[in-house]
Amino acid sequence: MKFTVLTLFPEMVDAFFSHGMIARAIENELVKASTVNIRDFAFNRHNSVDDRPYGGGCGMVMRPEPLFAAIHEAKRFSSDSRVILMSPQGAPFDQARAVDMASSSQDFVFVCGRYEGIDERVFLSCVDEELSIGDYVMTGGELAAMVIMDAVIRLVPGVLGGDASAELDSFRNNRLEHAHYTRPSVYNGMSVPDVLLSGNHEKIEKWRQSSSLKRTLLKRPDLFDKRPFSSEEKDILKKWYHEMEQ
Ligand SMILES: CC(C)(C)c1cccc(C(=O)NCC2(NC(=O)c3cccc4nocc34)CCCCC2)c1
Repeated sequence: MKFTVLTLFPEMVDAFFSHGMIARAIENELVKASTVNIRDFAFNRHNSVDDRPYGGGCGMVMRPEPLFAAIHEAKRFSSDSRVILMSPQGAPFDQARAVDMASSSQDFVFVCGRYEGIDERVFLSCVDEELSIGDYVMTGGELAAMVIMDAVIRLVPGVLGGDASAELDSFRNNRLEHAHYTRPSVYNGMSVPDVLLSGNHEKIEKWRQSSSLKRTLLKRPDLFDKRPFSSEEKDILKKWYHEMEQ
């Protein structure tokens, strides 16, 4: 799987490729990743990548020629690639989509807008799909590309150590993490729940399921729409209900 990011600020994305699990995945050749500077394809007099909008109005629009040339250059190195525009009009990116993309056989070419956006003719003729990371106004699409690559690359087989398969299990997804503790066992007068020091793995797993269920209920009840209560979760809820009824 290969990611090529088309951007006016390649240094931003190259920095993302150079740290942590992402850098290791690239070093271990589990994924290929590169950036293309759109400005390198601005073959006009002033190397300009933007121009004033037809119809007037404020702001600038990204010119079609440099984008068109950069996309075609990016596609040259891959037999089957999907051109995705990072865009506020895009389909909402979520974990399910990350799981799909991580198992895709296609390469990805991510296009990052700047200014007021890209010329519509590039969208109409080159873009296969639009993705959005959320409803807020940003200055460019680069952070969206990095968010999406972060979520997808960690799911590529071999990137996550341990029981990576659990990550792909949508059953496990859509719940918040249980509380995490590490040494020291007492910090600022606060101690770690005894069960976590007990070594009783069945009780520890139960405590963790309960912690995850409690936090999801309190902080993100909407996640239950994506994946209803499991039978184990229902048992925990019944237990809580009877305890509260006492
Ligand atoms: C209604 C809403 C969403 C608030 C909105 C409405 C109108 C404009 C924007 C906006 O931000 N325009 C600027 C722009 N944003 C993005 O690229 C972008 C934004 C958000 C999530 C994204 N995911 O990928 C890319 C994303 C970067 C510069 C080039 C033009 C696009 C936002």
